[in-house]
Amino acid sequence: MFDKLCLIGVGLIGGSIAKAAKKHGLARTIVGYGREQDSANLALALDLGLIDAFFTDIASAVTNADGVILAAPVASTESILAQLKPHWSSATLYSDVGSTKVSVISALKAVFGEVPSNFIPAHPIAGAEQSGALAAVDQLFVNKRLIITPTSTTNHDLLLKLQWFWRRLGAIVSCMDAEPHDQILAATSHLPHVLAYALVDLLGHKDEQREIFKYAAGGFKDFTRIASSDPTMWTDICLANQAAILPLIHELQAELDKIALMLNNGDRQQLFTIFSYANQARQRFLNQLDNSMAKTITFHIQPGGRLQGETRVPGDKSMSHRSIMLGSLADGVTHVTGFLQAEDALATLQAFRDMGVRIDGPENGQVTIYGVGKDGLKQPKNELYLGNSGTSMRLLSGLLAGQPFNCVLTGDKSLSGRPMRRVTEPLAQMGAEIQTTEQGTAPLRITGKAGQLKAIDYQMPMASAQVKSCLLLAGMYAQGETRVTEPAPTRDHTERMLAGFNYPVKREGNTAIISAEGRLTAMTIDVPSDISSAAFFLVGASIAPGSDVTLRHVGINPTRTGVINILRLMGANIEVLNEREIGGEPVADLRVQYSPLTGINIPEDLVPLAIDEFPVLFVAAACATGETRLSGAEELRVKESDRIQVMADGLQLLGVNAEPTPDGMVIQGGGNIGGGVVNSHGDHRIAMAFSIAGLRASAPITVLDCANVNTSFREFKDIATQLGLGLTCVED
Ligand SMILES: O=C(O)C1=C[C@@H](OP(=O)(O)O)[C@@H](O)[C@H](O)C1
Ligand SMILES: C=C(OP(=O)(O)O)C(=O)O
Repeated sequence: MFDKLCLIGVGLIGGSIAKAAKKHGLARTIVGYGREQDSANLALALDLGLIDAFFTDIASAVTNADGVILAAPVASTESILAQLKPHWSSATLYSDVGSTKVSVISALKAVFGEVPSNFIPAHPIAGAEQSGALAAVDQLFVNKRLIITPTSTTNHDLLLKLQWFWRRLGAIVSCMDAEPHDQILAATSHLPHVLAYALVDLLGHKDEQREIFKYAAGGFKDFTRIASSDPTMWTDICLANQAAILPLIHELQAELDKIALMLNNGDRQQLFTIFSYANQARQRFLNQLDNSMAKTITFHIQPGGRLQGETRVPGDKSMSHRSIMLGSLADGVTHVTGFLQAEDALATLQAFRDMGVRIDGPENGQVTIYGVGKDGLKQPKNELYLGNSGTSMRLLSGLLAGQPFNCVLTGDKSLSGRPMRRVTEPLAQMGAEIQTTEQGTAPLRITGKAGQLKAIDYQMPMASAQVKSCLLLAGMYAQGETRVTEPAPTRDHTERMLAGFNYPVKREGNTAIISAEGRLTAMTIDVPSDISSAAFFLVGASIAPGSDVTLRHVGINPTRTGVINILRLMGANIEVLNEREIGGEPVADLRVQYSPLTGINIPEDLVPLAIDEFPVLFVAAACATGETRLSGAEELRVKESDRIQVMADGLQLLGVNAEPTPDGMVIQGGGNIGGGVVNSHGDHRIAMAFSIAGLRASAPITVLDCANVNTSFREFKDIATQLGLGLTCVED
């Protein structure tokens, strides 16, 4: 706690610090300082109760203050420091809130010859367009970032005190050097302000300004909001940080020239590539940072109804991942159609772009991959962020273990909690070096061991296609013959696609065998619809009387059709029509009509073949007559959520008798599903499963935390409503 906190400047930021510090009792007395001409604002701050007293002479203001915060425009920093110097106290904590930090450090050196150990530069990233004491709010810093830029001489105790102070105001505090701070802020704040001012200046001076502004809609308003900020303040900030802003302006000019040329040449593909890259990158950053810009999505389901019609669900996720991975390693250009445009597959796509592979698209499911050859990947400049996608992380860990570069794999909160030792341990036996957290989770820090991996003969302890695929991909870089034996068959897309790319893989019973002898030849891949996405409608139509749905072009690889077999055992009416083979994978149209279901003991050998479909199969079980028992499915506990617990909790909340067991669930059916608010825990398949439950519910169901449906099935809401589900989606 401060005894006397002095704010040099009581505008929006200074006033908000005062207000929040008072609210949280962080200072016994708070005083303000300003120039004579600021008296009216200071008097207002006093009236508003932000400060206890104000002064227009600095000596009185800082006498006995143990905390002094400069909250005046950055351009005045040096002159304020010069005024403070005669009254400097070594026991006082001095700090500031300027948007640029190198200039503050220069001002300190100019006045004191060095940076005093008790002046700690800081910057709350919490501006607003308004200014003055009247605009002050005590919540201004809550969940906002506050960057401290200590120097080598900074007093450690005072640094801790400043961090404590800002955390108490609600800020998320981090530390970095002044130079990177200024570069980051130039890019994320200063350049956008320059652009907003420039655009309004340009359009404002046009003769037809009235017309332009009259018709200016959301985009213009969003883009130029920050041009309403205080021009004096922003002139000062831009001048103070011109060294970091200028190179960015030049880069942006080059980018605009590039776009102008594309427009001039009518180059649709290139323009689309830029726009779609930016679109995906923005979404990725929002997810990655989990910040206030990230949206939350809630599904509201009206009870009852039926599903009718014909549709094609998006492309298979497992195959989409693998098409990017193998296409990138191939010699030549691979064309993919039916690619899944959802966050998981896009995370893999981005990772390979980050490793130097040119990939055009996706546009309408079409992707073109300019393969770099088996040894052509380049070291990524940054960590590879894989979002929510377990498949991306596990397969990439194998593929990257034997590369001639190091890299780090990271993911979102859910992925960072999933077990990775299942891949890092067998990879270590092959000679790989991958560091995990103590809990065996991501980030995975991979030290590339090019030419040093050795083949192993591995018996997998669990039936996992991800582990199998990871080791096969590592085996492509290992000396000798890598043999991977699975305890039960799992999806074999990696093996099939490798063969499609002409890379030799053998199969002996339950063992897949690969070696480094081989290269991949580019191919054309038609990705069929994902049976895991189709599953929601297979169940939905089976449980809702009057339903009749045809799902076109669905992949029915026998290692994936467990859901059809389980539903048929329960009495579902599913016809497999127009069976055909496309690019080495069997495909069919599936027609499903309502049929009363009966509970069963789910055969354990079907579990790996329907592993992702259990959330919605539990809903089918709740609607069946009698009891359904699942065992041997402990893997469900380590998916995007603990799918056994989360489904049991949600079903119980809806009035279903669902008892979780360590490796499965026992559900007493009967179809009495009530309404209520269930939480998907950020798991896409849970969100969609509970939406389908609405078809047989007696009251509305609200499903929270559904944004991750976008990881596998962005079109779910549209397709489900088009088929007849009463789903509305609310975004905040
Ligand atoms: O190899 C794949 O593409 C996948 C394998 C399965 O995971 P496990 O191997 O962990 O069972 C599955 O759950 C996942 O959605 C996709
Ligand atoms: C388990 C899943 O995916 P992943 O492991 O790739 O995150 C899934 O999609 O249900």
